[in-house]
Amino acid sequence: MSANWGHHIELSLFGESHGKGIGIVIGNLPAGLKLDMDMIKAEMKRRAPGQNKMSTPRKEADEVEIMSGVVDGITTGAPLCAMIANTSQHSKDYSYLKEKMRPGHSDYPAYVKYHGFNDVRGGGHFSGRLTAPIVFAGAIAKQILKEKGIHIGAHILSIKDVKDSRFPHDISDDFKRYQPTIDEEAFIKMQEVIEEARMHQNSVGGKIECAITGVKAGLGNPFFDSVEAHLSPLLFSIPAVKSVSFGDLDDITSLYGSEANDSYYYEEEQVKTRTNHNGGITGGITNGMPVIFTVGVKPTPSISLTQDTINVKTKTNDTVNVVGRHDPCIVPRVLVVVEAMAAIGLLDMMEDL
Ligand SMILES: Cc1cc2nc3c(=O)[nH]c(=O)nc-3n(C[C@H](O)[C@H](O)[C@H](O)COP(=O)(O)O)c2cc1C
Ligand SMILES: C=C(O[C@@H]1CC(C(=O)O)=C[C@@H](OP(=O)(O)O)[C@H]1O)C(=O)O
Repeated sequence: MSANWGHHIELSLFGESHGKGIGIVIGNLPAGLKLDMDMIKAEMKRRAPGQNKMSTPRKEADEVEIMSGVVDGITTGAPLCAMIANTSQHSKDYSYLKEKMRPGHSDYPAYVKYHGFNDVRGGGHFSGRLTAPIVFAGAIAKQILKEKGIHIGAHILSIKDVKDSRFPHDISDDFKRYQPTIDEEAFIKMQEVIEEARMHQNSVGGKIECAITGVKAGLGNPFFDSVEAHLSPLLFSIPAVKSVSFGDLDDITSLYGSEANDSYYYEEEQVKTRTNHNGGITGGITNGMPVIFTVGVKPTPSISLTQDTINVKTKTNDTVNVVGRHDPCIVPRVLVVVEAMAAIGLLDMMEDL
């Protein structure tokens, strides 16, 4: 199992949902950065489990303990290791999952690949819990980007069939008023849909729209290291993410060229486009408009409705009712994770860190 990533910024992710803790080692951070611990705490809280009915009831404080790389709150340039303790494991919920494979979760492929030795408790290293250290790393990346005038924000674009409006094509960085949705009414309906699924022992998924503002034209490369190519692997690394698309979701494919092309114009000295169907990236390189992309999150796999599955011990067909504490919808908690991945990916593309 490898959990390393990065070019200019290096990440190494470790831990399991029911082990002692989880964490991350971040390499190549600039020295001399004063960490904004209040901001980091606030970001961790946006993802932390157990805060409302839309979330898994598992409660974790998700307090970050910095083990290395920081002295007097300032980065030293050495690898920064951050740990988060697990304090609320209910491992017995997972005892039967050694044999019965949860549909939609990692259990079966992991069983095959790791010969049954993988930690199934809470999904082990596959758990969405591993996104907590990602949020920590993302908060630091966001802080560095903010100093460069770059801001990142996401909102819930849809939950099941309930839709929010899209970001304006030329969104500025006032993200607070767009969270968790642009239309307040949409969020009320979304919560009802999530609650109804929960009450029926079921789950729902949805889409997230994320924007990066303040990125100057000229970041990225053609072909293999385009901005899309660079951000996508990180976004797809988030458990339960099944799609990533830049600009107009899939709709650009149904437009005429005359509609899909974003016409340029000068606003005083600044080059802008009248629309942003291409999501601020053309030729793999940023064009100065906000980078806008959408991420699709599937419904949470662990549901307590009876489902068909297999028992790998008896090698028979079987059924499973997943017990334990699960998110009826992952989307609201994953907004900040999407932002974090975007921040890390973008920062990693900057050679002048
Ligand atoms: C923040 C977060 C919370 C999650 N919560 C749950 C959960 O409570 N129950 C569950 O079965 N899956 C949950 N997942 C999704 C699984 O971890 C994921 O579906 C699984 O690892 C399989 O990966 P895949 O869906 O990417 O194929 C969560 C994911 C994230 C990012
Ligand atoms: C703990 C978190 O989410 C967990 C993600 C998760 C999964 O399968 O991904 C399954 C559940 O784990 P457990 O059964 O151990 O409670 C969630 O609670 C978290 O996000 O911090």
